[in-house]
Amino acid sequence: MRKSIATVSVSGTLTEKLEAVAAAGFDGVEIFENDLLTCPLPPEEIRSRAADLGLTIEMYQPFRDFEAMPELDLRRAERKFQLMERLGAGLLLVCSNVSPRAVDDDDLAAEQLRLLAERAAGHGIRIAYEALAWGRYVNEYLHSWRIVRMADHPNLGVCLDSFHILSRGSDPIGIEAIPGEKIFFLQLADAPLLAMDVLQWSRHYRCFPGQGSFDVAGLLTHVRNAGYTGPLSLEVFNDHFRQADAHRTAVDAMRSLVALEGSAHPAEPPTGFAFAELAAPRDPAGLRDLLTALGFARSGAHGSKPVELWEQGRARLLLNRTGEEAALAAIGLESPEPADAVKRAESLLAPVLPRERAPREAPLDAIAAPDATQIFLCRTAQPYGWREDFTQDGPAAGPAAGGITHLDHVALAQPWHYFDEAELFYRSVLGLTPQESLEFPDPYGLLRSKAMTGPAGGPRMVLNVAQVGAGQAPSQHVALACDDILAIARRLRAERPDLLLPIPGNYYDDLEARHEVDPALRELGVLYDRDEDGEFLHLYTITVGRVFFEVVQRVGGYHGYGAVNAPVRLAVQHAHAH
Ligand SMILES: O=C(O)c1ccc(O)c(O)c1
Ligand SMILES: [Mg+2]
Repeated sequence: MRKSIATVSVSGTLTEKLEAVAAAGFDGVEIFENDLLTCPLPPEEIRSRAADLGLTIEMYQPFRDFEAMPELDLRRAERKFQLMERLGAGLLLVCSNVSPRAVDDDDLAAEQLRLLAERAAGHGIRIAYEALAWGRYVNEYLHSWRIVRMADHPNLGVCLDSFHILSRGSDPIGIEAIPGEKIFFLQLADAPLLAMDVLQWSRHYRCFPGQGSFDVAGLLTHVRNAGYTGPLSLEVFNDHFRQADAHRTAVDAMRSLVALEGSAHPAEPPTGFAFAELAAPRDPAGLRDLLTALGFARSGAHGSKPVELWEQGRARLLLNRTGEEAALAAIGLESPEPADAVKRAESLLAPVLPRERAPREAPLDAIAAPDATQIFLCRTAQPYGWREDFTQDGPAAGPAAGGITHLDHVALAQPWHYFDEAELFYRSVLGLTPQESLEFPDPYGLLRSKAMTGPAGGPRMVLNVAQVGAGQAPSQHVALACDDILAIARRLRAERPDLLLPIPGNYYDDLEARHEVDPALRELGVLYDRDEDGEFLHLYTITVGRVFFEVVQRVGGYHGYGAVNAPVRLAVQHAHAH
């Protein structure tokens, strides 16, 4: 299907918007009135700019407060039709009346819309009538369709907008009763579930399909079943996108449509972690010290690059001594067919990294995540291709000497304005499923967090973003799984208490009020959580550079990440850093 986007969805001037959406591969645009009003170019020039960029002007919008008025105003409409002729736009969106002067009279609405459509026909223009979720009398799509049917004019149809339909909880199945040729336009937007006034929700929190909680794909199925053949057009009012880079937002938008349409190259999702790679200083004494204390041993060095392999059980960490501050720089994921995974990423507009720039010799497939984290795709099979680039200069990977068995999850800090983009990226490109969005108080702000999980046994990731406040604790970390955290905590307490994050006694007073727990947790500074399926015990190390480690033990089927304990961790990290 043709892909379109409303100019309101990206930042910039009208010409910047057109360039950005054309570069991302869109076929058409809805021109928003405000973008046209503030543009110094005459409509004819805008028309030729769009044409030169290969963009069709799919619709001009919005035309407000027209129908069901005590008096008919065709003069204003006539002027807009003249403008649209100059612009070369053949479809005008009329959104349902919100004026206090409107009257509750469907016959009048239908009659006035029929007259408008008749006038539009004289200009070769069609009218798409949209029910705004907050329309004064018309706020349900089936109501707008009833009025369109009553008006019965070939130049009048409905515009369906997934936000207005799904925000009100209307059942989209009714769309199938509308003849496809009477659906003149389809606007798509998603949104997070928020309990707020629907107008504020729409004007500030819309997002691209796949970034929110609406079943936009389900709605699209009904629209297709109805026989609609027009464009899929994104219409997203979003405070972040209004200020983000237009090119970046346009790519994010296109990724959303490709994923929604189901036209991305198919690939099996990753099955687990191959490794986590840390950027490291030239002399990474602090990291080596920490890893050694955690029971890791250096098992190899790269043949030609300053990369060290550290292993314990099935947990593999690469220290890439780039000379940078310690930070999580790359993730290796096990993929059943890396070539397919890369084709999928490419079809979803993810940057594929040139193979020769990969810091290893084996030609590894790699893509860049929105926050620039490199994602390497490694074949799920022993021995690992990448592993062969390393000379064995230490003990072979054997039983977990220090009790760590594998990587449990990685937590990545996202720039605040890329959170939605990151979620869609991991969801569509890597097939991870977003869990509930959580917010934690931080002494100097708020941390927003969302876990993304693969199919059973697949990789788990946590995306974090500091919502407010500066100077937040670094939130990149690698979580290491074990089967006996108390033994590990006891060993670290005895040998290297300086590497553990100290937990306040008040935390344990509260924990012991909520649960009957082993008093050893308090002695050893181990945090605790439980859900209906099991228990979670975890501890944190101090931060080195911008990265820290978590040791976790899952008991039973616990599926969370100890979220209740995040505020304590954040507060202690702040205290430790100052
Ligand atoms: O917020 C609005 O007013 C508005 C305008 C036009 C639309 O298509 C829409 O969905 C909302
Ligand atoms: Mg709309």
